[in-house]
Amino acid sequence: MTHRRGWLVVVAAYAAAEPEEACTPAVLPVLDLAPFAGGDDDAQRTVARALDAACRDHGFVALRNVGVDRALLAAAWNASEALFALPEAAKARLEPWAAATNRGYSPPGRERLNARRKTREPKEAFNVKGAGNQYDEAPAQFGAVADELWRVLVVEAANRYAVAAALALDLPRDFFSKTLQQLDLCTLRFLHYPALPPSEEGEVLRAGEHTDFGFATFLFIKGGAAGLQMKSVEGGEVRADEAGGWRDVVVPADDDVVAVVNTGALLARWTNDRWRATAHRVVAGSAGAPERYAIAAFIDPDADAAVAAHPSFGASRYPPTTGLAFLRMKLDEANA
Ligand SMILES: O=C(O)CCC(=O)C(=O)O
Ligand SMILES: [Fe+2]
Repeated sequence: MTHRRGWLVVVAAYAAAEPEEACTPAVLPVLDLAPFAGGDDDAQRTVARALDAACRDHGFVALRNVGVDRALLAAAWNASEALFALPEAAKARLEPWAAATNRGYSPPGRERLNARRKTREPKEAFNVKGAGNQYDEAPAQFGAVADELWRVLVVEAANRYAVAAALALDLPRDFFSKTLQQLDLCTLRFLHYPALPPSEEGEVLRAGEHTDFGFATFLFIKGGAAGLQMKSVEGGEVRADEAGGWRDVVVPADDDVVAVVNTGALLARWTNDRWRATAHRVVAGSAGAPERYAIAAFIDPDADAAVAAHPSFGASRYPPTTGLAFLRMKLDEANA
């Protein structure tokens, strides 16, 4: 909490979102992934039915028992704080983020998740992949914690969720998990949103309006910090309607190992929009905001995985694509 040097300088350059509006909070349905780590068929079917309802109604769920325990999550927040507290000169020695790898450090002011916004976002991030991570310049414990989170979330939880989703959608059990074998496009992302002072121009966008790109995202928010907002699921992918209809996402406060899981755009394509990718963003109110940490595991289908609507969902609304073609297009938009 001592790293607020320079925040006045930072905020002046970033966009005001729309004027503040009263919003009804979105309380996420809470589901339990435990039956997919060895439960019986009935328990799995019960969760799958609830998952289908939640994904059709919201596109966001709160998920218990994804495999991250309190000790691992605490270690992850410590590692993340230590990384983002490095002096700028040390951050400059981290592997720089590059589109070709989607790995490494991305400094404040580089991204805009909504390509139609003129201004960029004050967040910084460090992306980890399944191989090739360069931890030499990161704090001592960072690499071990990041690799363990990768194993738990990307290797294990994602595959369990893939089976739950297939069951929920009446698809063959391995329909999604067979596209999560290489895990070459998945990304574990440590996010830091620097503190913001009061703003005379209203709300400040900390992460622009977007839908996630891939299969699904597992998100942890340190201390359940405010800021994440979502639209209604009917909106689908963000088009020209950034204003209006935003709701604060409420994560159950009693249990900070709950993951927020949301549907990505490729899963929407596979299901021909039975499940949609819900637009979301991160904002800070005009009164300013403390710094905020989050960790996102973006679960993306393998580079060579073909993505086309399953025939059981009717005539496809989308042209077929592949994991790689779609992710490249989305990353190019966010970094252009
Ligand atoms: O920090 C958050 O709460 C959400 C971040 C997010 O939506 C993203 O990085 O895709
Ligand atoms: Fe997102």
